[in-house]
Amino acid sequence: MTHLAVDALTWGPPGAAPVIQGLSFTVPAGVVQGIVGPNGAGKSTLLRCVYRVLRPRTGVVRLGGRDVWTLTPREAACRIAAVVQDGAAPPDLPAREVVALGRTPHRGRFARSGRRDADAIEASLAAVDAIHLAERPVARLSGGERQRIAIARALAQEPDLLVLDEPTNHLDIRHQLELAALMRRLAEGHGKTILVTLHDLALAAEACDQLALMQGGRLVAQGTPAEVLRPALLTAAFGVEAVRDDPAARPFPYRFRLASPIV
Ligand SMILES: Nc1ncnc2c1ncn2[C@@H]1O[C@H](COP(=O)(O)OP(=O)(O)OP(=O)(O)O)[C@@H](O)[C@H]1O
Repeated sequence: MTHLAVDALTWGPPGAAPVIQGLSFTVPAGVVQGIVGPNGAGKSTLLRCVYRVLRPRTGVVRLGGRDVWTLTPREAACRIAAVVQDGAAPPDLPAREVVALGRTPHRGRFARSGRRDADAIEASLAAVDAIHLAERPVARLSGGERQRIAIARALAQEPDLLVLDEPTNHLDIRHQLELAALMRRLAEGHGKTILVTLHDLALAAEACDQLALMQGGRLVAQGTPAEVLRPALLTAAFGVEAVRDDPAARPFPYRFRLASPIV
């Protein structure tokens, strides 16, 4: 069981002010940790530090007690998988081959793929409802289909820690809900640690065990969804007013309007 610990993490570009500052939180194995906050709060930057694209200026990110920067690239690739918004051109490969790339760190340099790899690839495609897309070139899939293949590739890595940056972008409502259920299954059923940024607060409330609210590069609240998604905190962070709607009908009983109307 592998927990994630972010300890006094600060990062900024060389010679400039920090983009994220003094972040500390822990995520036990088997927990879905959501990160919410307004645009520019530093959520993706935090994730980049966790999946080792950005080296912290100060502070440390530990996985299972070990500083992630002490892992070899192959160890890191076996233990951490990330689905990010990189905007890169999609590979001109069939979806199954893209998902198979997730197995690379588990194989020896010249080893051929075996039964275990094939099973992991099929299970990953099935988990995102993409078996029927397996033979199609990824470059010709829709945005949401491509996103599901990217998630399947990360699942095929069989990581301890799954990092997802806005994974519901492009997904229709059914696939959003399925992704929420998948995150739960991975956490509860398989003891994975999941770190996910979400803009949809209602989905965050349903999908996550713990939430951290970021604003201006700092953590301004952390706890259960009920503790973090409080109207006063949301007004301070997002500049919106949370209005109680129909408590009987809604698990997250708010709708939003701008606190200061745009003139
Ligand atoms: N490499 C960098 N150099 C300089 N500034 C950066 C760099 N990366 C991010 N920033 C700045 O840090 C701030 C936080 O960016 P980040 O992408 O982490 O925000 P975010 O919370 O993920 O936002 P969004 O919700 O819009 O995706 C932004 O103002 C961004 O311009």
